Amino acid sequence: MWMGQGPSYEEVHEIAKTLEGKTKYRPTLGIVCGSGLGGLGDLVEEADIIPYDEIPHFPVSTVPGHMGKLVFGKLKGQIVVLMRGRLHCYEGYPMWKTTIPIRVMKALGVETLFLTNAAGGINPDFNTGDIMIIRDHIDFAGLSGECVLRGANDERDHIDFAGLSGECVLRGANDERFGPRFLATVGTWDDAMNELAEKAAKELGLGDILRRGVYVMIGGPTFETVAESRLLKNFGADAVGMSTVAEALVGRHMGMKVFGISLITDKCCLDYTTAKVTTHEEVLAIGQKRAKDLQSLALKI
Ligand SMILES: O=P(O)(O)O[C@H]1O[C@H](CO)[C@@H](O)[C@H]1O
Ligand SMILES: Nc1nc2[nH]cnc2c(=O)[nH]1
Repeated sequence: MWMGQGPSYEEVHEIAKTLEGKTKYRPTLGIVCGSGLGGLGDLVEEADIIPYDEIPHFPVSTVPGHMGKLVFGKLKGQIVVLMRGRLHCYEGYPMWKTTIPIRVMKALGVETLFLTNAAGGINPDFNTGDIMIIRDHIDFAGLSGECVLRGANDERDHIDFAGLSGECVLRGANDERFGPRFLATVGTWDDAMNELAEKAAKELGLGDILRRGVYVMIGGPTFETVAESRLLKNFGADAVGMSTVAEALVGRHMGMKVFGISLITDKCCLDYTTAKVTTHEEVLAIGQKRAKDLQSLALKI
């Protein structure tokens, strides 16, 4: 009997089988749309659209800017499956549940995973509207233990370590049919795909807003305090969000090629004198503003 967290290998394949009964497409590329970036779904031609709530055992999206639909179809002739709406731990799902769709993608035949997200800029050189190729990540959730940073506090503020962390998505019993117990994560983000993305962005004239950097995943749903942003900067993060890393790890666990981009939708505050409040509405608005550029980039890649 399966004693792990999350869907068993058999359940994942059962979901995939259901989907294969609803679409003729057999995708090899999987795309996950970040907050406000669902417009990528409009590029998919001759689409079969399947709402998450019509898929057995599938979690539903609850966040504005995430429609909760799987889109199967063609992108420049390539057969893709696109998640128009992702799932986040802060919605109340255990981490493993947020990545059921990634496991299902693999069962459908997907070999390459393209992850997109909206993120806060931690690197002071980053501007709102910049596009960051994800060179590496920090799995804050997976790294965390008990009060390892006790004392790293700023007296004017707090560090909500529990809120920042969560749990590693691969925690629990391991089924070797999915992947190995101990996953090496060096090289999670595919160099060749990153090169390709960079080349594509430059050819599109997006070179000036192109960055490369480290994405850190926190649990959310709180945006960072000033103290937390400083902490993340000291950790070596360039951008912060509440998604993506768990999906990348699950993708790698199953041997997928993974690459991704972050749209910097706001600048995280590192200084109390200039601190301003971030809102999800603002995040979505920047997504809208950059929608065309991101669509062109995705197509070119
Ligand atoms: O990571 P995506 O889904 O792009 O969304 C980002 O935007 C939301 C906050 O506005 C958070 O969910 C954060 O993770
Ligand atoms: N944690 C976090 N997630 C985001 N998603 C978009 N912007 C942000 C941000 O500033 N912080």
